Amino acid sequence: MTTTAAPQEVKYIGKPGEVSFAKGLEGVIVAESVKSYVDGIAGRLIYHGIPIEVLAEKSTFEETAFLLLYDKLPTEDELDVYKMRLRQYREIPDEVYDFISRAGRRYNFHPMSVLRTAISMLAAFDDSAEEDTMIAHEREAIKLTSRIATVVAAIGRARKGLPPVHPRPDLSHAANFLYMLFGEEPDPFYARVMDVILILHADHECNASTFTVRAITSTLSDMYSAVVGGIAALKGPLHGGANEEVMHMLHEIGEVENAEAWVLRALARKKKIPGFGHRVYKTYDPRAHILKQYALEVTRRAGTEKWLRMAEVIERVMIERLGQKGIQPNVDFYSGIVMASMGIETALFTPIFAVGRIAGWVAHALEQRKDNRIYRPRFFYVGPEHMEYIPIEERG
Ligand SMILES: CC(=O)SCCNC(=O)CCNC(=O)[C@H](O)C(C)(C)COP(=O)(O)OP(=O)(O)OC[C@H]1O[C@@H](n2cnc3c(N)ncnc32)[C@H](O)[C@@H]1OP(=O)(O)O
Ligand SMILES: O=C([O-])CC(=O)C(=O)O
Repeated sequence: MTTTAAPQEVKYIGKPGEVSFAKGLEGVIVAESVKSYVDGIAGRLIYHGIPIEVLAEKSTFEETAFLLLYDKLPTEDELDVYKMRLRQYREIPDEVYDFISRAGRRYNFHPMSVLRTAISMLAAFDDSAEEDTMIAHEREAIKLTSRIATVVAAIGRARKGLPPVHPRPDLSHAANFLYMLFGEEPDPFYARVMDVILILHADHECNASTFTVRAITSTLSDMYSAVVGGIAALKGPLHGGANEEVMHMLHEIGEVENAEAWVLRALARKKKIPGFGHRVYKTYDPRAHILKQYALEVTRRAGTEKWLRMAEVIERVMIERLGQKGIQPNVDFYSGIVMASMGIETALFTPIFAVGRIAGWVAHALEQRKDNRIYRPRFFYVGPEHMEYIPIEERG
């Protein structure tokens, strides 16, 4: 290929100083939001002003999702209505169950990809999916928050060759999810653990998947499209996919006594250790503290303390080596150990993250719509200013 070198002074379109350039959009503020705030130095996370520790101790997923959607804590009546709406939307069309049972069994088709397609299919069977009013967008937000749990549970069962278990209206969102996944009513302790997992994952200001949801919404596209985009972004191992990578790493390490040498070897090879590091937190992620506490109890009950011992060695070595640099455990480090100890297979960890994060996605989509401007940043063009077009038969 022949290129004509650009004169130095016109190399960049959008010159440094004229436009701001932040690789990976680091530190760039794209919108105002009242949903959540991360103080990455203090290691603090709030949802609309309420610390995550308080929500994890006192709230439920339903109440937290309401808080994110409506920017206030519900009264008892408001919460009852919201829960009633979630319950009313739990069931999904037979066509979607059929797709899940066929696609879910294909082990090389990741559950996040099955989820992405299933959510897209839900739109095709929803006559009001394209309705463009604020009331309709709010309804789709609640519908999707509810139905994603049914889809993920059905995927989990399909992977084991089992038929779906239909939702029960009398259970909480978290308990019903575990019921649909395992086919029996969960022990209240495990239902509460799942509730807390969903609360902890519900929102995290301008993370990659929520940014994607807001960027799609900023074009005035529909709620289903935005959520499908969010799922696609969450799937990656640098984002939500890291919880699965943590479990793969623990399996590869195998035994507690191998952990230290394994991490040191990986660091020497410049490998990034999953479950560590964060764009915003330069200290311990507050959600990892909470999940570690749950991991203590859940692994004790399940007899899976070995995972926790291994994780503790990895954490110690990572903090000794990279703690000063701000590389500390993030939300994905202990969540997998908790879920694995509850009998949940690794490939479902990221889909379960989505069952929680949807609360934030739909809340942000509505917030974006209320004060919208299309997301349209620039690239820093570093290509040639001019290149001659040579006919194909003359190219060497
Ligand atoms: C729910 C979530 O999405 S939480 C994040 C989940 N992702 C992971 O756990 C994957 C592992 N972590 C990472 O890849 C990163 O820390 C990210 C993607 C989370 C953040 O990325 P960025 O903010 O772009 O940080 P970046 O990748 O530039 O890292 C900065 C430095 O820390 C190092 N570093 C960051 N994370 C890690 C890690 N997990 N292990 C080892 N070193 C790390 C990088 O190598 C880099 O070092 P350098 O300055 O010597 O080049
Ligand atoms: O905020 C981020 O960049 C990643 C994320 O979603 C989270 O930590 O929950």
